[in-house]
Amino acid sequence: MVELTSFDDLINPRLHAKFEPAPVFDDSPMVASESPKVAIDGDRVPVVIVDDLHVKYQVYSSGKSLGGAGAKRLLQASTRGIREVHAIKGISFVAYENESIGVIGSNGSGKSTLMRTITGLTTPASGSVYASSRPNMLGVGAALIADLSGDKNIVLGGLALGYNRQEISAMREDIIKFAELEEFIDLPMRTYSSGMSARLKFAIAASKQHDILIVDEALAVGDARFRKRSEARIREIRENAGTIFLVSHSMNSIIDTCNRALWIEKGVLIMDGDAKTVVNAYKAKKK
Ligand SMILES: Nc1ncnc2c1ncn2[C@@H]1O[C@H](COP(=O)(O)OP(=O)(O)OP(=O)(O)O)[C@@H](O)[C@H]1O
Repeated sequence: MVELTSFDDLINPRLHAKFEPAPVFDDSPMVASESPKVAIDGDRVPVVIVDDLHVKYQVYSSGKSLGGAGAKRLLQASTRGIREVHAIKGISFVAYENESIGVIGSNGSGKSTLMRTITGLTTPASGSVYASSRPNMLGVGAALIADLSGDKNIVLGGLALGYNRQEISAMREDIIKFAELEEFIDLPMRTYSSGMSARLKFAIAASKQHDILIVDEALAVGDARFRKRSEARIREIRENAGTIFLVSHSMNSIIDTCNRALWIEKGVLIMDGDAKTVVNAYKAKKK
């Protein structure tokens, strides 16, 4: 049996090598086993290369609901079985340093799947993703506990992002100030409104300078004023040499925050170009 030495071991695998999962990305320079089929602009620094990516989900389909003749239907395998959803169908693109890329498309078009595959959370059926450093999804929600105070959750979220306690103490004031939760920080997070907890989660996650950051709809939370500030923070992260992917249904957020956009429909990349041009084409199609 592995002995846990402290509470930190439970939530921060970095502190305990035995719990460290096998790395999906390493920090070594990009070395592709085969040369990517996508064209790379030699004058810019590529940070993410997505090369002919296909992602498929195996879904267990339960078939029609069982009625009076349920027992008989149970024996009929034809109504049940494994269905395959081909969520990403051969997407290729190269993201460069300092780009802010909006990802747009209808519900179920494959945006989140593409982002999850870039972070390494979903395995491709074929094709490849190369990244110069580990892409991070903005969000520490999973690490937080509603019964603990906002303050304790800052510690939890900070540890989940890989900071040590001294670093978290140094960031604490800034996080509280950014989230505007000075008066509420000692209260359990379950007493917060959805906007307040969204602000806290954003403030914790955005405290880290990410090289490659993925924001999936995070800006859709909070009130208009907080949205403006979170957009400004994202711009700041971008200016400090980060590359950002922003998945959003808000075309204003995409135009305000991004200089490039990818439009995906039914798992296929329909358009890749300047954010305004892509958003206008998308809007025209949706009319
Ligand atoms: N875990 C999963 N298991 C099975 N199918 C999935 C899973 N996640 C997504 N899908 C399917 O893959 C397709 C793409 O879904 P995805 O969530 O990537 O779309 P999206 O563009 O992010 O949608 P939305 O705008 O609604 O968030 C959909 O058909 C969806 O049903």
